Amino acid sequence: MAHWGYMTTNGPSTWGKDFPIANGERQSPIDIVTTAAEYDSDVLGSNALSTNYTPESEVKLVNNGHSIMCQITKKGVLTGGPLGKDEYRLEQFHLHWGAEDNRGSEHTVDGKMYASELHLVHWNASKYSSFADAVQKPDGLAVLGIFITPGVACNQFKVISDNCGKLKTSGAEMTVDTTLDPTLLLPSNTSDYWTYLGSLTTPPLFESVTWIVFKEPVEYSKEQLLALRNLVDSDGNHMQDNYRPPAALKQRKVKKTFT
Ligand SMILES: NS(=O)(=O)c1c(F)c(F)c(-n2cc(CC3CCCCC3)nn2)c(F)c1F
Ligand SMILES: [Zn+2]
Repeated sequence: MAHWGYMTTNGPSTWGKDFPIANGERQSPIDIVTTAAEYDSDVLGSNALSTNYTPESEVKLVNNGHSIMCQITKKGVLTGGPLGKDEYRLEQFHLHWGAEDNRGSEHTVDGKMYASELHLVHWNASKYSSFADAVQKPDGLAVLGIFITPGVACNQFKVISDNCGKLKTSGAEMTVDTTLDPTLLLPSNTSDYWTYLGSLTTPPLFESVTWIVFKEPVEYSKEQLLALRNLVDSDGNHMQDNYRPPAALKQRKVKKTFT
């Protein structure tokens, strides 16, 4: 089996061969049609989304061949909003981006694509014993999606963008002796978001993700975006355009917490 990727020969349009769930009922990403999203006050009212992350004392970075990932070792928690009382533990974060600023995000907003999208992946620690146990359960994962747009540099992201050069090849790993507070990777407004039931956006495409996509984008500098584009994937090509295009919404509703 040719390893999946984002090239013509192994990209998203071919994933259905090895991962039939690619054409499933709750696939991600999706195009968020803002006028069709339903305002849901009880998602907002009852208990607001809340994050309680512990800063990482060192930063473990991995080039896993299709993204750059930061493995989390501290016990950060996400709860509230569509997650109710369940506590979801932060496992890792990673990104998707384009070869140019006009593309790169996975979710789109009324067809608009952002330059990149940051994903903070959490698993339901209230119900399951590990990420591997939760990853295939319908309420197993929660991912925060943050749109990235070119602008001023994001200081908290510097530890990643400054080290991409040392993570060039697939499989490369490194530990940076510096702290990182995942809270500082979030937009300032974390009250306004869209939420819907979806999936992993890469194989194995498990339909186990409650998606929470923030309305407010975060700015990264041109240099920070360029650092991502200089990474090398498992085929030795520049890691660029590592995003899955939107999948069909099918029988789903997108909820929003703002009017
Ligand atoms: N874009 S996304 O939807 O936020 C997203 C995620 F949420 C993920 F959890 C993963 N993921 C994939 C594995 C390998 C496991 C290998 C063993 C089987 C389960 C998956 N670990 N984490 C992932 F790659 C990804 F892209
Ligand atoms: Zn992702």
